[in-house]
Amino acid sequence: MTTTTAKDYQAQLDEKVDRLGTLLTPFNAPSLSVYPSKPENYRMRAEFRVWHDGDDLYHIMFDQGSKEKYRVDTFPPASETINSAMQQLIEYLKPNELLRKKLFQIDYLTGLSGELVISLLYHKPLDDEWEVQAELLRTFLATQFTAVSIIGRARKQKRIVGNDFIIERLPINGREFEFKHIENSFTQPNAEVNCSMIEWSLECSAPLTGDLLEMYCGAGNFSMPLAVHFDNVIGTEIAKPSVQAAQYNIAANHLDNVKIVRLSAEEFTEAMNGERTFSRLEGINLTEYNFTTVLVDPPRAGLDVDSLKMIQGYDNIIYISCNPETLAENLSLLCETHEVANAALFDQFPFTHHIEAGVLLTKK
Ligand SMILES: C[S@@+](CC[C@H](N)C(=O)[O-])C[C@H]1O[C@@H](n2cnc3c(N)ncnc32)[C@H](O)[C@@H]1O
Repeated sequence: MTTTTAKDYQAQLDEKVDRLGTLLTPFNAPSLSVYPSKPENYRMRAEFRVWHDGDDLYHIMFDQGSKEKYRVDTFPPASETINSAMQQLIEYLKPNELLRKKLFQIDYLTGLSGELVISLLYHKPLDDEWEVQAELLRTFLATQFTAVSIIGRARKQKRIVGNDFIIERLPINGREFEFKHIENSFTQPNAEVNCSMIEWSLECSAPLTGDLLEMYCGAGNFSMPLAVHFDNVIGTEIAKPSVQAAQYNIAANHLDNVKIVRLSAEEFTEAMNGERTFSRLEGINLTEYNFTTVLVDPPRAGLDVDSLKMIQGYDNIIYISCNPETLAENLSLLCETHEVANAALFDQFPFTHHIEAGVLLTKK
């Protein structure tokens, strides 16, 4: 890292610490624990449009202010694997008429494990000949990358050459956890900062006992590691592919005290309040659990009022947020019954306006 980059990185982090600190001041939050990122090569996924210019072909992005396109040959925020794959792929595609024709987007998904999925998006139907060429591309890339897969997407079509997922391996407090990350599903973009978030949640939950209830659990990013601190973990999530990946992750990590159910947060709240029953909860009697702690990691909109009221019933709330504004709104209600015992800033998105935050709330 150059000195300028290090200084720029620290300046943008300081601004975020000030901004989050100000938002949390009305809630008497203790001083923030801050988890920085690497300033470069931290993103495990990246998406680019493709520009065709005669025989030339390259990745492009759009300037958020001017909306003007600009050429991208390397993308410093993305992992080294993605940067290397970007170059190899473009050189391979340039002379390959079949693979490059009507190609308009390329998505990359990788992980600390080094596994790689490249999705090629087309404005044309994909036939068997495309698949033969994609298999050759995969063979070429396999000489340089670990476990490469190619996915072709077109209108109402998805052709998979290899897998539509990577297996990620995250070192959490010295233990390696395995996670299936499915192409086009939510996964935390910054793997190393994600490990910090999980370790911070583990630190918060170390003194806690009983069972953990989790909403917006994705593929079990928090559920699997946190299972060591609780008797049982019940996680809920709306997206079917994430729930399926979570079932794989439970088995892969040999956990027998975690269950993940496909329910929206709103449905789960109705189930917890005894207002509705769901066949998807068959075999799980929610009243038999000793839930002491709730972990929520909602999308940018935060939690709905009914879910907020429901989670106020529990002693401890671990709230992970990708939008400090909605976090602050939700805290206005939660702090009627709870106080902020711990607060953290995770720099998931360096050099952007975005802040990822965590708060531990305990009942007053
Ligand atoms: C910020 S992500 C967090 C996922 C997971 N905790 C992780 O760390 O990978 C939010 C998750 O909430 C899910 N989601 C969005 N709206 C939902 C809703 N109404 N009910 C339940 N889950 C929802 C998304 O599919 C996504 O997996």
